[in-house]
Amino acid sequence: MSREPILRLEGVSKTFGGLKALTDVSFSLDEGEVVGLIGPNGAGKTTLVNVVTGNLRRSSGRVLFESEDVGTQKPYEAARRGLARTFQIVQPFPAMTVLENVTAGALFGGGADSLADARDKARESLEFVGLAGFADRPAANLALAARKRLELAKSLAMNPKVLMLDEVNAGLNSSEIDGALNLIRQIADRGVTVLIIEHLMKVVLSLSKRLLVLHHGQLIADGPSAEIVADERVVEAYLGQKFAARLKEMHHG
Ligand SMILES: Nc1ncnc2c1ncn2[C@@H]1O[C@H](COP(=O)(O)OP(=O)(O)OP(=O)(O)O)[C@@H](O)[C@H]1O
Repeated sequence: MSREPILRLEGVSKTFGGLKALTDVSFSLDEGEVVGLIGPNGAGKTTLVNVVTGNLRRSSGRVLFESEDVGTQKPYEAARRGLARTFQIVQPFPAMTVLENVTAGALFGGGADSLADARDKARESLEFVGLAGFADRPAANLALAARKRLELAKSLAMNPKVLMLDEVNAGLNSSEIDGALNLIRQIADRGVTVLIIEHLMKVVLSLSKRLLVLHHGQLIADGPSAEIVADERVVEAYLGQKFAARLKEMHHG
């Protein structure tokens, strides 16, 4: 029996004045999948996430979450449905503590019955991302890697069914990246569907068996990672010949 995809985009376009940020994008995600979304700077990746979470209104097309058309939802409605995302530029409420920031996320996501319940959920998320020891510190004092974890804790406190990660590894060193990879794997193991925007191919390939490629707002490829990285259009648009040559060496050597 085939199940309905958890998220489906049908012919989604988004224009900013004359600029076509997304053109006729269609794909779907099955529940529990971990899918990488790649493409050059300005390809429309963040715009796509913004359209799915209601931070931006699509110009045309349909966004279906659990078969329901959610194309006109507000961001808090997306969060309540279980569509959570992290932001590429992490902006915690600086004057609030780490715990308060995540509690705000839990309340935004609507899964908590009370403030105390939201705080419990927040503590649990902080524990999970390894920030429990920072709970009472002002968020403004966190270094980048910790701010990225805070961002992750905030979206996890929303109890997401689908989690969209927008460059959570950008700017991290390699041991911080290993830590983040571990966390993302654990989140996926819980059955959360993950869409991960990532420029580091090593990272994206170690997490996702399937890749989506955006180029100038168009989805130019969608399929198994191994096929996508060998696709001539993808190499040309994004990966570059050097990467393709290295990959060939890896396969043949
Ligand atoms: N609010 C906005 N108003 C006008 N143009 C926008 C807006 N948001 C994005 N754009 C434009 O839409 C295009 C797609 O941008 P987007 O940020 O989605 O790309 P991206 O693939 O996420 O890039 P990056 O990898 O650099 O984050 C770009 O040309 C960008 O300048």
